[in-house]
Amino acid sequence: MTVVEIKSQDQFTQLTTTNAANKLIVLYFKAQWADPCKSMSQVLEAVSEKVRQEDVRFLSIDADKHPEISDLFEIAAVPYFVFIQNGTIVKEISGADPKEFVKSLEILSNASASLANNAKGPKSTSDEESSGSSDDEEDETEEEINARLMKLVQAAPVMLFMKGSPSEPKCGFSRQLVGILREHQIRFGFFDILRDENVRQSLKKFSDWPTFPQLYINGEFQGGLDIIKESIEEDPEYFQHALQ
Ligand SMILES: N[C@@H](CCC(=O)N[C@@H](CS)C(=O)NCC(=O)O)C(=O)O
Repeated sequence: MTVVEIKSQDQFTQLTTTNAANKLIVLYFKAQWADPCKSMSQVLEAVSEKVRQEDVRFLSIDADKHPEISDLFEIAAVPYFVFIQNGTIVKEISGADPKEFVKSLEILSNASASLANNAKGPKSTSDEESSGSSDDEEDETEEEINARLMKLVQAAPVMLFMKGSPSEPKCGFSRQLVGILREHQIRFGFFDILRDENVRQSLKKFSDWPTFPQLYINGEFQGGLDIIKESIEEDPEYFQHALQ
């Protein structure tokens, strides 16, 4: 069985965290009453046979049976696909679009395979107090971490580097910026810097900015919370303009 049918939130948490580093995780939200899900379920089964299981993990979620998971991803329609790489949402597809789905899967699963060969996964801890960096991270050269950061800041058009996750921010500043993005209905990918001490410290140099949250749009550093607030005050259409 290559597509795993999610039965509980615990199982979902386990499958999205355990051995997930450098794997592409594809979440497929569906509902029994939605006809387009029938064809997309078949597409998913077929393509899941063709990709290497060590590169991609497919999870199928009945949005009606698991509202707690659908709410986490703010699913308002089905079918809906969420692609996750190293704790970051890198792509979302709303609706039944097999072509778009297959294309995204090809691009992202290749990226996962090469990441698995080259890079290290994020640390599994999300504990704010944990400060030690692992041996693996110490091995990463400056060149390697910069290459990884370059990819990360471009992982989604809007990338938020924050403490914790949007559903569980671990700092008030990060929480506020998530609130602002949601208020402006901006879709964003995120990276929990508490899970990777090397990213946490190196991104400060990379962005030339000492704190988190940090927001990137189209690969360009925008600022922290105060800067984003000021930018919106100056230009209420700030996000639309920055995203152009
Ligand atoms: N005024 C700042 C607030 C952010 C801030 O002070 N963040 C601190 C505490 S959460 C931080 O990231 N410190 C560095 C670190 O924890 O590595 C902003 O506009 O973003």
